[in-house]
Amino acid sequence: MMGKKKILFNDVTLRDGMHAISHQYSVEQIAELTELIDDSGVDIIEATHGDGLGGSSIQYGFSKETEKDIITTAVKHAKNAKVGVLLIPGIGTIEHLKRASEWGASVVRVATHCTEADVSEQHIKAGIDLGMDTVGFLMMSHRAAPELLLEEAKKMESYGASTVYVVDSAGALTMDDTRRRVALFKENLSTQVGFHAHNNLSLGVANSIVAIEEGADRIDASLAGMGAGAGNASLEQLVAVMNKLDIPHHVDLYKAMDAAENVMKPMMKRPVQIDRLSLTLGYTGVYSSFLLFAERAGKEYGVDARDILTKLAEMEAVGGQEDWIIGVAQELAKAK
Ligand SMILES: CC[C@H](O)CC(=O)C(=O)O
Ligand SMILES: [Mn+2]
Repeated sequence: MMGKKKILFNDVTLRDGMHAISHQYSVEQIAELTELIDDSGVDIIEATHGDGLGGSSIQYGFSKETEKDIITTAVKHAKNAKVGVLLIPGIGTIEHLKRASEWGASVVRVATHCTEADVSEQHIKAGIDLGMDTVGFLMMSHRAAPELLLEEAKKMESYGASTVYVVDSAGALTMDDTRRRVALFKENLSTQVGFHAHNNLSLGVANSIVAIEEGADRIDASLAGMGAGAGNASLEQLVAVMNKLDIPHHVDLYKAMDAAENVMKPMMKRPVQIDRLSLTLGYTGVYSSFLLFAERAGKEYGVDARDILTKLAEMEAVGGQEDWIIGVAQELAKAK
């Protein structure tokens, strides 16, 4: 049943949205977007490279701006919202996290593959020691059955996470898949529960509503859905539906609509949309951030990028294995 608590919005325009712009937001764009997102009333604004702290690299793509500039710009322009960072252990380190905290970030989401929560222990404890709101983020949640996902979430809870997220990185969860995972978390965890959608199967808003129906406390969204693949749940669309359903939150619908329409959409290089490639991500269950890499490799090697993604799904590729994409494209080109 829907409760009357206020849902907390964690905006990912400036972090997941980085993937969609190949990590090329300028500080001016970060400043403008932060002000608009903050003014719309969201609770937390996440701002880093798409792959989190330490992500700017040859493997994942270099950011236009330094980590320091991204975070300090968001902190400077967020008057009410907290600023958060994503940390994938192994890509980012505790040293990165300490610096992010010194620069003013006060929320950290420690992200692991859904079956590898063990590797988050040190980083979750470090976030808590730094006085940050420290959240566990179980990526590619469709790849673990609900009971297994819960076991992993329990580990994050035992390390001290305030909140544990079901993360639909591939936009592959159906509404029932989402319901079962979030319901199990709510029944068995004493933490808050969050949900992060991708819209590859056109279920970003619907799955977020299902998560709220099952008691989720925090929901991710972004202006115009700006994010990897077909994007995340669009803030303005989700808020409109929540208003109709009488679900309380702090966001002003018109401000979110205007920011999405007037500022976010014109900044997009490749429209964030459901097309044959982003749909394939959701259909086969591949990491949304592989989209632009697969599209480029398809063009370079003259193969259908849908075949690249399908092969990567068969190989059960996870985040961090972006280098496999070229290898798969080369194999497919050879076999032609
Ligand atoms: C590569 C990190 C990833 O973008 C985190 C995330 O938002 C997800 O898994 O969906
Ligand atoms: Mn994401």
